[in-house]
Amino acid sequence: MQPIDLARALDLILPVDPARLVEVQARINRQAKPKGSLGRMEELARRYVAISGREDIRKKVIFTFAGDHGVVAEGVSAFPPEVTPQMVHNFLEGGAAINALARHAGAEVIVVDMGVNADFPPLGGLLQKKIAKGTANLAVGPAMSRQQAIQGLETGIELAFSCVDAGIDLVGTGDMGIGNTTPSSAILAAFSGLPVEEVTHRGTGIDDPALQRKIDVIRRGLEINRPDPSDPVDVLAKVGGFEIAGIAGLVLGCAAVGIPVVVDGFISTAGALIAVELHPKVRDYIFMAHRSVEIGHGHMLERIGQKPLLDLEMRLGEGTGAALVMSLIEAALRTYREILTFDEAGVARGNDQ
Ligand SMILES: O=C(O)c1ccc[n+]([C@@H]2O[C@H](COP(=O)([O-])O)[C@@H](O)[C@H]2O)c1
Ligand SMILES: Cc1cc2nc[nH]c2cc1C
Repeated sequence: MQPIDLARALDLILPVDPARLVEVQARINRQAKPKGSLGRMEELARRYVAISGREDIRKKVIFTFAGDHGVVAEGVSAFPPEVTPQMVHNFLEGGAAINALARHAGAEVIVVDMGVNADFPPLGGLLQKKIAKGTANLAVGPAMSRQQAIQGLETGIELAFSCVDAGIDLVGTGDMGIGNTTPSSAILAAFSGLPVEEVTHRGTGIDDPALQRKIDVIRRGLEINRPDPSDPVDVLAKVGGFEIAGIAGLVLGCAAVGIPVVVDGFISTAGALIAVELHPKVRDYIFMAHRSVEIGHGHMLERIGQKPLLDLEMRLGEGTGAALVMSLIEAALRTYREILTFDEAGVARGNDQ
């Protein structure tokens, strides 16, 4: 297949047909239950069916994008950077939280090396898409070049396009990268203009002095790099990360090919935010899995304009929230397919029907 570039993918994104959404909801309203009584489960079914044109899911895949971050030199994480490649091995061996939850959801996990600071031999379940062995330190200069940011976006776009022929009807995003809550907060601060201390939190569990350091580092990064909020590729390049670029591209690519995409926690949402800032209609294709503990997450969700489905006080990433919500979407589709109408079930209608 011809590689799809960013401009072409952006051109392909269409709004989800509002008439189709109304049609699907009308069928839900004929089902033998008080109108609206399945709450947001109805929204899941309505949006999934209208986006995909399907009433079931053949295959589900979670792409867990991994990358390292030069900014860890500033002491912004509770864990050492070696954990990134170690967790990649753990994912591939099936021993991480995402593997357990993906098995529960019946989803495949594909790990994408976007920029881990380690060499991997060819390994089953690992896609080698390394742009560089970690970003540069965003506190002293741009995290990556504009060219690298576009390469990362186009890698994610290509993955979304590859899902079409593979019969993948639902995609989930995930991330792994020690230090990556720092670029995620920086991206949000760049777009929103919010004070850095209002969008910066504890990531893997840093203490108060480290949190203060992290806030200072992000302030410095924004001051030195001056990312242009009207140019999302510039924001991604200057204060982003390679795995965030891959996630942004995947979300954008799913919108271009019409595959519903479940977006995980704080880092995945930073990627989704880049995609939505590149094209506002991307939001139509996004299911926001959950509300992360990270304090900036609510601001990101507001900018994207999609409400999270769950609040389980999670802050792990990897795609764990996405895996949980895949099961919910599947349950919603079962209700859509299987609940009889008032007429079929011989049940009397109420006043609102
Ligand atoms: O997804 C989230 O909401 C989330 C919130 C906090 C931390 N994480 C994970 O923790 C790592 C980043 O944390 P940190 O403290 O190293 O910036 C990275 O591997 C993320 O997947 C993930
Ligand atoms: C062990 C560990 C697992 C993770 N998974 C996602 N981020 C992570 C960070 C750490 C430290």
